[in-house]
Amino acid sequence: MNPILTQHPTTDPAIILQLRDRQYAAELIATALLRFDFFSWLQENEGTTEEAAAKYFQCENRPFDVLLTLCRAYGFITGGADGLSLTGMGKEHLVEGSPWYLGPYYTPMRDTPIVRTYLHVLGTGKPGNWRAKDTGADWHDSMREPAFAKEFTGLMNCRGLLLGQKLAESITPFLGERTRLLDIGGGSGIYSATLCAAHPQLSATVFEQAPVDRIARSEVGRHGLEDRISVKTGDMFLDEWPEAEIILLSNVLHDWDIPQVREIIIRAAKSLVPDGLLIIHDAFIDDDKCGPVEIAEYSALLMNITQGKCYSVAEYAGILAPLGFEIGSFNPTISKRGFVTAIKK
Ligand SMILES: C[S@@+](CC[C@H](N)C(=O)[O-])C[C@H]1O[C@@H](n2cnc3c(N)ncnc32)[C@H](O)[C@@H]1O
Repeated sequence: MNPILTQHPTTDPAIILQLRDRQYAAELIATALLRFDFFSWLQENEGTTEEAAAKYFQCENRPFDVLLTLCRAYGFITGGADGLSLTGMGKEHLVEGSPWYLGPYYTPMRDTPIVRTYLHVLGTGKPGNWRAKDTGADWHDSMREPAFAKEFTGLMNCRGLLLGQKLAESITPFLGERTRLLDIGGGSGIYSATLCAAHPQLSATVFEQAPVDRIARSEVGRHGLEDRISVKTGDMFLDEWPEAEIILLSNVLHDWDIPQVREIIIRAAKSLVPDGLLIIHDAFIDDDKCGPVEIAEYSALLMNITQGKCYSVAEYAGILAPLGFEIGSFNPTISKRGFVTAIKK
């Protein structure tokens, strides 16, 4: 077995991950500031509901929720479903007409390809094209093209080695006697690999669509884990999931809107044995949707390129509890990420 799977780095790479995660956040603020003049409007409409604001700007709920979460995390606005307000900073610096208005400082960002994509995503709820190129498919379709799938799976794989090792360590008290892991949308299989490397009792099935399935098989072979990790090719929305004692949803739910998130969790409930363990490993927004700022920024990136966003534990609990899951609390790993466990009763 590849020894790197259990060798932890000696330094913390959080800032390196965060720099990439926050790549689009400034342009989401520029969109609100310069294309919607959102903050001046909020000054005039103090106490407006989120729903009324989304309606006024003709925005879909999911991307607008990401925008509001980012504005709260940066301290520009306060309040939730009951009514939104500007903070002192928002009033002084983001409202046109204020002597300290900083809108002109953002003018160079007014018409970037990312800002144009944000206008599209906010208005339609559909992801933009990858890297905001005029031509080309969105992220979901691109993941079915071999060259793109290889590049993006490589991106997730290098992050997965770090996060996967930490997950493997932190999940120990939750595993119990369970041995059979199903890793849905497992990418290169790096999380199955780090989990199996750290826990000799585990065997895993990585469930992936083509062509990522082929990358997963090759990576599992490279790690020398073919005898403990198999790769099943399938569409997680259409094909049957194998029975499992543990299901891992690592960075999968954040790619989808609520109806698909619900569908994936319903399928997890069906394929887990009684007392089965569901692990949602992801980047979580706080339940009050005021932070953490790093995750609000990452959510802005995800909202631009996928059909999803970062969800809160409360949002997941709203789906898990009616399905009979007993939900645990948030467990941090590294770089503000972490996992939540849920036991099928
Ligand atoms: C954001 S990646 C997460 C990969 C890995 N679990 C991780 O944490 O790095 C989402 C994965 O879901 C897979 N996926 C997307 N739609 C799928 C589908 N309908 N059926 C199976 N896998 C799918 C993608 O190919 C991709 O590898």
